[in-house]
Amino acid sequence: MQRFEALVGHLNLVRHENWWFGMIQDFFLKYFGATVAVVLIIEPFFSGNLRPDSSTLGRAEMLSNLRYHTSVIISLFQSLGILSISSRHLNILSGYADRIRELLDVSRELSGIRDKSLNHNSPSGNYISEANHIEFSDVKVVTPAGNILVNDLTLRVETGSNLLNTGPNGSGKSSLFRVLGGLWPLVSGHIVKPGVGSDLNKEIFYVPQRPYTAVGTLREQLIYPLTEDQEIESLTYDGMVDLLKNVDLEYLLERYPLDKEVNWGDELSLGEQQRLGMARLFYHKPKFAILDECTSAVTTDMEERFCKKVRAMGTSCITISHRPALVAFHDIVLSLDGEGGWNVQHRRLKPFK
Ligand SMILES: Nc1ncnc2c1ncn2[C@@H]1O[C@H](COP(=O)(O)OP(=O)(O)OP(=O)(O)O)[C@@H](O)[C@H]1O
Repeated sequence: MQRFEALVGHLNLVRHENWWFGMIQDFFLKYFGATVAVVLIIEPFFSGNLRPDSSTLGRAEMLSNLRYHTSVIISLFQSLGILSISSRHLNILSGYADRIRELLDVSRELSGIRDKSLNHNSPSGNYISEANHIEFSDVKVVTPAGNILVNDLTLRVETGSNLLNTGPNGSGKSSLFRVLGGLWPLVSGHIVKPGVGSDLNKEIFYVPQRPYTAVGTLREQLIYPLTEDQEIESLTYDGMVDLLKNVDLEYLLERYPLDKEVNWGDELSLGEQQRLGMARLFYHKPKFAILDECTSAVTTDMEERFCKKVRAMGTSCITISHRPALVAFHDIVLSLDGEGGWNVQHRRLKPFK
């Protein structure tokens, strides 16, 4: 409370100082130059000390000189005013630079934690190793604040299997895959997954509820997170049409010229952004796809078509969802209770018509 009061006091002081500084500055910038110009030049002219002399300067020329000198004096004062506030701009810039330095420090720290969690021979015996399937053995999911979300989870997902992860809000459904992706450290147990040490999207592709949409061309959106120079096989125009047809977005090709840079996050609805995220999945064709409520804003018909297509592509889905209709597409159902408990059910999948 004492600190809060000190903060409020400090903010009031800053506001008070800013107000005075702003007043003086505005006066200096806007009025002082003009006033000085009037006093120095116009006043002698009107008081009769400056008379146009037909032998030297004509009346018109004298008035034009007067205007010129007045504007020079006003500009001079404006420039002095700008110089006086440059220290404020430098302070703002140094604040931004400080924040960026902090961000870099934190990301360096986080990558240190990540490297530790990827250490295969960690002394605590927790490690992540390479395989063709995903397996959690006695894995604890713990938040950075130290709360245990899932206790000693043991679960295996073979390639070709599909896992549905359900549970109440905040039960740790997404957090389990933060640990799998190395965003959160593995504090206990053992994880087996494909693509250890490589980028997550190569073998395990994550599709969030709101896909990241950078400003760029439609093609760049489809190949994200790869960039054009990282592509193994260049995505052709026909390839783009096929990908977009899968998710009923082919009209985007007519709406936006191929080389047009668009802020997709502003121009597309959430449902369209989610369908763009699905199209990306069809481009990358990963072994496993983590679908984190990525169909929440599309129609159930589109959702069903999407699940069938992903299965036909040979990608195993790990779906985080509350929709009961999705159970039909998954042969393993993991239910989290939000108190650390979990339950796994194996089901027989019906072949699709
Ligand atoms: N960076 C963080 N630091 C501390 N706690 C966090 C952090 N991220 C998430 N949590 C907490 O972890 C818990 C689980 O979050 P998570 O996102 O896994 O839930 P979820 O089951 O996916 O929920 P929802 O159904 O709402 O998407 C939540 O209580 C959340 O507040």
